[in-house]
Amino acid sequence: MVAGPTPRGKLTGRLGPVIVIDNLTKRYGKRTAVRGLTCTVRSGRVTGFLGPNGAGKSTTLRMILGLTTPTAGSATIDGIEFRRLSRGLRHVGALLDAGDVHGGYTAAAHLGALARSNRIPRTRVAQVLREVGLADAARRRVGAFSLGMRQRLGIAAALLGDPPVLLFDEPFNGLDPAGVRWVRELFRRLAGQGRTVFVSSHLMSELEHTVDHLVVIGRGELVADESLAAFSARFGEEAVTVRTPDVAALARVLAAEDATVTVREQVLTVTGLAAERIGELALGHGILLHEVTTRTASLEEAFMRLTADRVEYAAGEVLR
Ligand SMILES: Nc1ncnc2c1ncn2[C@@H]1O[C@H](COP(=O)(O)OP(=O)(O)OP(=O)(O)O)[C@@H](O)[C@H]1O
Repeated sequence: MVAGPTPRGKLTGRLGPVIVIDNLTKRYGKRTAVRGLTCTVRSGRVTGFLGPNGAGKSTTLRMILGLTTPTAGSATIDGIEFRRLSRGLRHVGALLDAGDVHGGYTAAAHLGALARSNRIPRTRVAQVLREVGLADAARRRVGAFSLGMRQRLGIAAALLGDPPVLLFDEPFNGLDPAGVRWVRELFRRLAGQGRTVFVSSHLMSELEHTVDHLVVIGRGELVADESLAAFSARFGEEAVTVRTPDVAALARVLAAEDATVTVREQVLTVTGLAAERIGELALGHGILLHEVTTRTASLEEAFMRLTADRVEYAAGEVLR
């Protein structure tokens, strides 16, 4: 059965699998962008889709929307491939690339054209422009919009058909702190109305205050698929920040003890080893320490550790 959109804010109360990704794979020549990805994105909650740059998030979202053809596997929405869904934007709204709008159109004309081609009432245009805070910019050309305004316009387009399923690719890009807060609240509200909200980001910090559930990928493969609470319980362990003039030597010593050591801007973040033991080891090897501080590891650090060996381009270095 297909869950149909009902009047605004009143969706069918049905909960259950909505987007089902089954063994989804995409190869571009020798490069595998997405490899055997299997997960389910459920309704009534915000699901974060997290992965480093190049992990395959956009490719996956494009396959869900039928814009990219999978090499193998499938992605369905309520059991049906997107291209076979007849209601288009009225069933699934998506923000993929906020820059992908003709700069010569006004915001209202752009949304008006989308409304026409998807048989959405024209009255929705003014409503969504108000909802995203662009009412005053309705008659301005999109070419003159800031990145943040383009993101808002992209979100307006996703909301236009009042769809029960919403996909957002990196929606926080270019937004100022007030914009980020607004998007977070919007996502929570949409999920609270029973919609399925799937949001990609390469930064845990953007998602950790917004999502109920996390799907984490690295190099196209599933790394974690669990509630934010379960992820936090699993990874919110103690971490020790260490400053030393001899970063390389200490990192080697600690890694030999089976600690996980991340080196970033000459600061070591160590998990799996207590501060006392780090001090003893440093002393034993004649390594001077400038700072040893214990704190709870951030989820961002957990995400970085989890995907460290699956990052295409890394600035920091992780030793194990
Ligand atoms: N059309 C294409 N042709 C060839 N390779 C591609 C194509 N689209 C994506 N890729 C490659 O597939 C991999 C995954 O890219 P994708 O854009 O899906 O990642 P992403 O997680 O969305 O990254 P980002 O956060 O940087 O946007 C990358 O290595 C990318 O270079």
